[in-house]
Amino acid sequence: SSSSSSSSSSSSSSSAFSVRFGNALPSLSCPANASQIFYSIVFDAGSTGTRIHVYTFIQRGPEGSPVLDDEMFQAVKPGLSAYADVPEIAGHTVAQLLRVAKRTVPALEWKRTPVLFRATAGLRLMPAHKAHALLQQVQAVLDESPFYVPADSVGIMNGTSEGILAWITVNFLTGRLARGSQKTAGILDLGGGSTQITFLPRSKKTVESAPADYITRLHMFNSTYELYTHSYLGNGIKAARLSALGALRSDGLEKEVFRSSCLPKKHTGHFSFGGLTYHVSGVNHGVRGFRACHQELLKVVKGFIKQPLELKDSAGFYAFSYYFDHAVEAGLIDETRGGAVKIRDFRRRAKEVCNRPPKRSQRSEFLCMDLTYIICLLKDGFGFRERTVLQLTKKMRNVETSWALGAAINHFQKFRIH
Ligand SMILES: Nc1ccn([C@@H]2O[C@H](COP(=O)(O)OP(=O)(O)O)[C@@H](O)[C@H]2O)c(=O)n1
Repeated sequence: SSSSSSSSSSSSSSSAFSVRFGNALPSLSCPANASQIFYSIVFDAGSTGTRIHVYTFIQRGPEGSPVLDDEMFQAVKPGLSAYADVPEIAGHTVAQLLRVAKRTVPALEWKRTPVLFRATAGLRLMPAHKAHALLQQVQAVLDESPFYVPADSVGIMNGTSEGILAWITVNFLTGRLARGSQKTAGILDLGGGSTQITFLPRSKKTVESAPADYITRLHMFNSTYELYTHSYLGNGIKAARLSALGALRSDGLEKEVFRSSCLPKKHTGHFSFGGLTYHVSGVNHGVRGFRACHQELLKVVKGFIKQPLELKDSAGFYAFSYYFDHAVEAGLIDETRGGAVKIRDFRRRAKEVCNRPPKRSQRSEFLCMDLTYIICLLKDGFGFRERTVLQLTKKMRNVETSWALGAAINHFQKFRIH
């Protein structure tokens, strides 16, 4: 069977992907040796924001791989789930972002430039009928647009696709895929609602001991990769905050105050996620600080996150999204350059932030909680070591590290699931 890999809104299952570069692009009449430029539009509707990516690819000759030439990117906050009760605004959000596409893609190309809209954890976590109403508004706006919107262009992406597509992005941008190299990089993605881990296991035992639906075969550039991938819904960093606060199943009650030993003692404030707002505060009596906070966050991870066999001595993972943002916030890396960070660096900073009174320069009252969650997830969850080095990146070769580029490649090359 063949269908678009990322169009399914069902939960993940063991699957195989294949991508064929070269003889694709049926709409291109490309004379030999001539370069063709083509475009691809991808919407990433995350739990904390909606983003548009407009990619420009160059196809040199009818054979061979297209080369990514440029990316235009724009993001708006909050995510669409904030408009659960006013779905028209979801349509406006998309219409507003589409202007970027109209500015970037020459009008003559609009008709054959595909648009792909995929929602992630924010919509997965919503009641299905509300998510559907939002997607209908989006579909209507895209249908009216001058771009190419085939069936299945709008939907909720499953977690398996999200992890695989981000893995493709990183390994495509570092040139590893074109070489068919089996020396690839793993990826760690931490969103608001969900978190993904994807890597190519070196040992057969890792594959054999993993749950069947954590292993996916990917065929690409004449190579086959047997990837370990899983998306944990509810383990994104904002969902983890709610879980630590004990607010997960509440619907943003007016009066109730949710407390955590991870928040500064005298702090009272608000926290909004998924369209709901919660009252939060530090603990009145009792301990605050790293140890108490760590105990709270362990509960969010233990029994939920599975440890793949071989991560203990693994190197070569790229981490992005909220891993990156919080490393910047903690002063561990430079925002423009990114960089290598050990798990023990996260721990050292978490202890400082949690055990000392908050500095006035500190932007978020949640920094102690967020850093501590990252440590719990990486160490107690996935099983990385203190000395494990992660490459933290926001952009590679000036392109956003996210699943969106992988999805663009997937979409125009008609990835297939067998
Ligand atoms: N193109 C993108 C997309 C998301 N992100 C980051 O990803 C995080 C949020 O992920 P998200 O809202 O998509 O979360 P989920 O949908 O996985 O819950 C934030 O740290 C964003 O800044 C990014 O850096 N670049």
